[in-house]
Amino acid sequence: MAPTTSTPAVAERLRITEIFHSIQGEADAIGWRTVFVRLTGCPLRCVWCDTEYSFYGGDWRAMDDILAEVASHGAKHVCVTGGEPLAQKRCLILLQRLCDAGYDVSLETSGALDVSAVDPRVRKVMDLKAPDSGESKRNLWSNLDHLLPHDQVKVVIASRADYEWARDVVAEHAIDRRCMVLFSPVHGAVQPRELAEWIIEDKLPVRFQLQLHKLLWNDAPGH
Ligand SMILES: C[S@@+](CC[C@H](N)C(=O)[O-])C[C@H]1O[C@@H](n2cnc3c(N)ncnc32)[C@H](O)[C@@H]1O
Ligand SMILES: Nc1nc2[nH]cc(C(=O)O)c2c(=O)[nH]1
Ligand code: SF4
Ligand SMILES: [Mg+2]
Repeated sequence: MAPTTSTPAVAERLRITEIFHSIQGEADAIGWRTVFVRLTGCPLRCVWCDTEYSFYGGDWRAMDDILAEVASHGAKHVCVTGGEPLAQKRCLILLQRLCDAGYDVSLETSGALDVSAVDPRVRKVMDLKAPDSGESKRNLWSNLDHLLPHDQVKVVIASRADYEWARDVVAEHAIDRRCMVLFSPVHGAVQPRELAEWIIEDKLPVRFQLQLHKLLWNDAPGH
């Protein structure tokens, strides 16, 4: 069937779980009003993932509609996340269009997929998965070569073993000299104060973060 004017060409569509307006709860833009565009689907299954609801479902949305809904919230910051946003190749087009529209754009990505084609205007917030995630074999180490000074590497820490792995990886790859490094406790698995004290004790060149949105709204989706 020939596409009618109402059905966007496939190249223009993305599978979206939710678009919501909230306070940025993570990384360098923490505290700013932000519009989140959560893409559906992820090839990984981190054992502690707090967004399993984004693995399936979602709606096919036209790029223009996504841009219009983002604009309706009147926020400067936009965070493209998921699920794993880069699992949809057309996410690269969305990122470019958001940058062209003048937004301050961040991308939350697992670091398991190649980030080299991401628009350099985007602030990449790239996870390195520690062993207790169950997905540390998926870390694509070549991605470290594509980090820009405004990017951030985040390690989510679920135990002392994860902390020691992260501490050693940051030192071995001198990641703190490439960009900002964030250590973030797995909500409910390790005491935030413990992680903070480990960082102080070892005088690490990393930035401690707590998921601010969970303090404000618990683990509710869409916040
Ligand atoms: C839901 S993921 C989506 C983006 C991408 N798939 C990734 O893993 O980076 C967004 C961020 O939330 C973090 N995250 C997921 N579950 C978490 C949890 N239970 N505690 C702390 N951070 C968590 C991820 O590590 C990632 O940094
Ligand atoms: N408020 C809020 N801030 C966030 N920063 C990164 C998020 C994510 O799920 O990627 C997120 C989220 O889910 N909510
Ligand atoms: S990569 Fe991100 S979305 Fe996928 S399972 Fe891990 S934390 Fe969840
Ligand atoms: Mg989240």
